[in-house]
Amino acid sequence: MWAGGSTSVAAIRAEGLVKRFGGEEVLKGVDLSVEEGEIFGLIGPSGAGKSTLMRSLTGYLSPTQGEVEVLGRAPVAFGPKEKRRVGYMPQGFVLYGQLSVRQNLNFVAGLYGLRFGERRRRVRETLEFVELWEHRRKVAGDVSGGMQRRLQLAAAIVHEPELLFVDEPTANLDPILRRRFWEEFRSLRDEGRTIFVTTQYVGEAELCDRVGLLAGGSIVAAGTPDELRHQAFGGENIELHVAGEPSRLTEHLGLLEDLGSDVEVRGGQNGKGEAVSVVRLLVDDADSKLPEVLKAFDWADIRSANVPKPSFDEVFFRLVREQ
Ligand SMILES: Nc1ncnc2c1ncn2[C@@H]1O[C@H](COP(=O)(O)OP(=O)(O)OP(=O)(O)O)[C@@H](O)[C@H]1O
Repeated sequence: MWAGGSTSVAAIRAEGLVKRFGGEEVLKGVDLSVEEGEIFGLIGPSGAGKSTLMRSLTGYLSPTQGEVEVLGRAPVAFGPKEKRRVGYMPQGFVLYGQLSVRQNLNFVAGLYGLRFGERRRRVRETLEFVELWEHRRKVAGDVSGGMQRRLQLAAAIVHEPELLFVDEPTANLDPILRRRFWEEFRSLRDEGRTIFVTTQYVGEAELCDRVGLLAGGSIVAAGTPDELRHQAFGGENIELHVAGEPSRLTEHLGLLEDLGSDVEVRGGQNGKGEAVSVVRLLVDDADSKLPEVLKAFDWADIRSANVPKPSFDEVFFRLVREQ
């Protein structure tokens, strides 16, 4: 157990994880905790060391320094029993191109020690889950790139692991297929499984329960997507569209400044060409502050009030820039 750790169950913990390749220190002291039953997304600039971190967590690489615990044990010391509890989908296609889709999966299921009856059942269930059952007789090397990725996912989950590592599963896939992958991850998570996923599509961070940002060799921010957004912008925005020119608001600005920091008012027009003032203010918690803001404007003709969410691309950009 880890000194000072929380009482909730952690599927993954890393403390002070350092990984060096020759003279290059890629991971410079990663601290990380992933709880059971969550989708944890690891994002970071290209070359930040995401794959290196994932390989260290799956036991393919041993840490130069620091500690890693996966399902309560160091992954480099995993025996067959622990290996069966974990699934790993690497970046490239590492199956047998000359075997059929089903033969590949059957082979992998055998490696995990699934016996004949169970193997048959799981191969079918898994191919149905990733929607490849009707393509089961096709030669794996000949199917589309998207199908190969789904077969690779099938190979990582055929033995029903409780913890799944997936390295850039949606790289170079079309948006429809990317969405399907995320639906599959969520349905695996809803069954109680833990998923650790890296992605180059920063927007996909939104689909994770928690996100870690790896930059400069360590985790520089971790939390729910909303927590990271809050960290990047120092709060949340409320935006009001009020009828009339901004000059009409001047005498009320003091009141607004009491409600939130960073108040911005600009003029604009609505779709009918009428003058509107766009008021934007930064608050700590937009949902709880909105009623007060609306009350402060009860004299005005409010055309709309909303809580705009900046895209995760902006969040990512700001957090990385701060480093
Ligand atoms: N086995 C290795 N030997 C030497 N250097 C390595 C090895 N594996 C990774 N590196 C180096 O570690 C750094 C991080 O690579 P890594 O693949 O972990 O980054 P990444 O964040 O996954 O990048 P990308 O998003 O582009 O896939 C790179 O400079 C890479 O050259």
